[in-house]
Amino acid sequence: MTTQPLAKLAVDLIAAVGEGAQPFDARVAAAVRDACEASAVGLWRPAAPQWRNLAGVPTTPSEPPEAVPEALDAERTVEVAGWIATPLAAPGGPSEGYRQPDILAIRQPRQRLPMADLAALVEAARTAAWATHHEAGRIERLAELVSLSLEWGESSDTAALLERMAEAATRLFDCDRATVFLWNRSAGQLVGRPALGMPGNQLTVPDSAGVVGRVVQTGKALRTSMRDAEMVDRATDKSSGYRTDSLLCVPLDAPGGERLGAFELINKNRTGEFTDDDERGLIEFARLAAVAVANAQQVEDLVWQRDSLVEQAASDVRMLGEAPAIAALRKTIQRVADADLAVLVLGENGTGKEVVAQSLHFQSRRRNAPLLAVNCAAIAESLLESELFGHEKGAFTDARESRAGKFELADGGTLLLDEIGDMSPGGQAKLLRVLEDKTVVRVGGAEERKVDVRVVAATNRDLAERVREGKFREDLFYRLCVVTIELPPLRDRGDDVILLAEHFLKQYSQKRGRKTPKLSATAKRKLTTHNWPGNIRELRNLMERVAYLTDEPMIEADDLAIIDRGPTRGAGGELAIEGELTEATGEFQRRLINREIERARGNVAAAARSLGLHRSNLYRKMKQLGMDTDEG
Ligand SMILES: Nc1ncnc2c1ncn2[C@@H]1O[C@H](COP(=O)(O)OP(=O)(O)OP(=O)(O)O)[C@@H](O)[C@H]1O
Repeated sequence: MTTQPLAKLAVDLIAAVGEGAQPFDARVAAAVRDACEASAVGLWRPAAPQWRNLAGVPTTPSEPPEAVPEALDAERTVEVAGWIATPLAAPGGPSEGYRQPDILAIRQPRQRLPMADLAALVEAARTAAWATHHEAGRIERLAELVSLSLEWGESSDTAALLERMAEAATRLFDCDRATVFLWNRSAGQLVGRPALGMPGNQLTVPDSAGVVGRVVQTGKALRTSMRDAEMVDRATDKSSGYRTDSLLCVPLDAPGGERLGAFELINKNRTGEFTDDDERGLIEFARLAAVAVANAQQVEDLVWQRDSLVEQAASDVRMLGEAPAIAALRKTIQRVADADLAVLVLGENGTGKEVVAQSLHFQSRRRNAPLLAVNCAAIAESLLESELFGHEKGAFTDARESRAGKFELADGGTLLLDEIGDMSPGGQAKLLRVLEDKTVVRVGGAEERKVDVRVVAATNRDLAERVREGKFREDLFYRLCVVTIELPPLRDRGDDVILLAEHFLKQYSQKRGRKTPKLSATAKRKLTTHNWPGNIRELRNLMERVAYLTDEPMIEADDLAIIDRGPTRGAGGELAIEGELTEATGEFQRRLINREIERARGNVAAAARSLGLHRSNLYRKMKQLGMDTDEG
């Protein structure tokens, strides 16, 4: 009589097993109700001090009928007030540890089935469902681990990485909390993150005590449950207001063997105990986690080093000066630094055009990327294109290797194109294309490479005039001068001369290890009345000499006599050239040519350009003036 409903129950339960474990208990309850033709079936778990209703058809309350606690106490089937309740052995086998039985209760069954057989069927089905779920969970865990480790590989923020790992571990191992401890050996401490309920989400414990301390010292995994809870350091629970019932902790070892710390899981959900399987799984998990942590720490170290270098470089860049023009300029720089607009910096030699480019770079989001500079006048015309855009192997006779140009090297950063007014028409055309398309093609190559570079162009020439003369492309000019910053010459900066002089004097005195001397009133007067053809660079060089060549605590006007000997220019400047007009003109030309060659760092072609001469004309002129030329 009863075989048929039992067989049907078995079939129903097997069908439910294949459908996954989550709604499984609900399927069990429904199958039992059908088999017994009962008015209700419920499944309860003793979760002292209360009960938890695992499933019920129709819905049953969390507070069970009286038969349920009685069945638990009696450890057998009982019948009370229309309910038949029976304890069910826990699925999962011995490694899951001890747990009180769940109780199955049936109300008013019209079909009376032998409860022992019915319970055995339900237990078998629940164990099968648990095993299926468990195996699927293991596979899912491995698959997720692989994808997680790929994601972790890209992380450079250790704290965020640890939090993501902990979040993944609580999910994969079905527990309440996870913490990754990093070992600070020199401090004898383990620093755990995340640590819910702790200030800063961080927990510091000594490396000599507690479960985690033992794990890092021995390198062995540790597992505790409610039964051996004395191993748990209760001080931590006390400060976090959280109770640790079960705990699994494994070492975090880098691939090279270095122990980075430990990985800890707290309070296993559902069963309340971590298993052998959890332990094996967490060891696998920690192996991948350790690789990611070691990488992130290395990247973090490098980022820290880079940031402090950038910080250092940025703090060295200071646009000093209180002249209104300089104060306004500092504001403009601040305003446009992050706007990524092309900036054209105009000013005589040595007025600080490079300082402007540096200030723009370090105040922009590009500050961690490179800042490169190319002096377009100092590089022979034939090489400038390769310098800026790179070249492919064999592009020209000397191109033995492929090389990236400055645009590629400055990707993400800033490129200062100094002396832009001296760029050849071919270079100008190519530069315009790069600025418009944001791609470079290396000389002799075909591949277009995307570049993200902010260009700051600088020149000491009147670029608008060069455009009018047809020597500079108008379209390029407008591309470059979205923002124009004009640097006043030093002679127009009033008392800034003194401010800058004192700054340089201090800088070089410190370098030399001497006390910074003071400038006498006459020395100051001499500085403010000098014409400064070489601008701030000239002033800086003078202060360098003074710091090294004098030992006096006070700098007098006589100590600055050297500035009288340099070439002068402009109205009001003292003429340092003596003699008759022809001879003086010759001397002036010789000095001017020498200065331009020096500025172009020996590049005669560039010097010729800045003097407005063709290279061969310059050579002719130099010979005429009795100057040395390398040309035969
Ligand atoms: N306002 C300033 N405050 C402090 N130092 C400055 C200032 N302006 C320029 N300098 C210093 O003066 C020197 C010359 O400046 P910089 O090289 O920027 O001039 P430049 O206009 O680019 O020269 P060039 O036209 O020859 O390339 C550098 O040592 C720079 O640090």
